[in-house]
Amino acid sequence: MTLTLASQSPRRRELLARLGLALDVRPADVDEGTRPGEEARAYVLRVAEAKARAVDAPGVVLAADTAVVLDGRILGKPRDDAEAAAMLRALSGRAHEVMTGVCARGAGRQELVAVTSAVELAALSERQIAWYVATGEPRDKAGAYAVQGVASAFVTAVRGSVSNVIGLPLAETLELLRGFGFPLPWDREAAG
Ligand SMILES: Cc1cn([C@H]2C[C@H](O)[C@@H](COP(=O)(O)OP(=O)(O)OP(=O)(O)O)O2)c(=O)[nH]c1=O
Repeated sequence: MTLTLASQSPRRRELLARLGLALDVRPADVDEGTRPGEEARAYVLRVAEAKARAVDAPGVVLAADTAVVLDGRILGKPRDDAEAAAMLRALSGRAHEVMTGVCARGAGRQELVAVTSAVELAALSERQIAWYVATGEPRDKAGAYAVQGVASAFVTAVRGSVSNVIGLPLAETLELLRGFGFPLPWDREAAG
């Protein structure tokens, strides 16, 4: 059975490839706009499902969507540097949630899971924000920061799945894939 990752995110591919999972990658271009009154969990699950549906491939198609949630407000990827700075100002010195929806589709069925982690950022000065935005790192990241990047200098706490914050909650995703009959790396070892 083949696994296709419907994603243009190099992070998602790397998280899975590091575990030795063989996969094809096909970008899924979908509208990531929020709907009025839509809750974060419903949003990330809806967009993850739309991404998985957008790719037609045999076997199983896997897709995910990650959002930063501050006081119930959904922060996606910043449109430009000014919006990145505004997001970082809003997140400065606060705790927020990072939520990823994961969708696996194939063999006539579909499974969805949403995972939430809690992250705290230090209070950021305007100088720190300007410096961080100039690194370019915020550009393609939900909430305008990357915990796996130099933003680790500003992250004071992460509670819950770290891979979830980076874009794909691995433990939960592997559980989904196992349900579709994919042998996990350690199962293959055991089988010799
Ligand atoms: C909060 C946070 C987000 N991110 C990234 C993960 C996601 O790639 C991105 C959120 O955007 P997404 O829309 O979830 O994903 P994407 O557009 O990068 O890729 P695709 O839709 O093709 O799968 O933010 C980090 O890498 N580190 C972090 O700490």
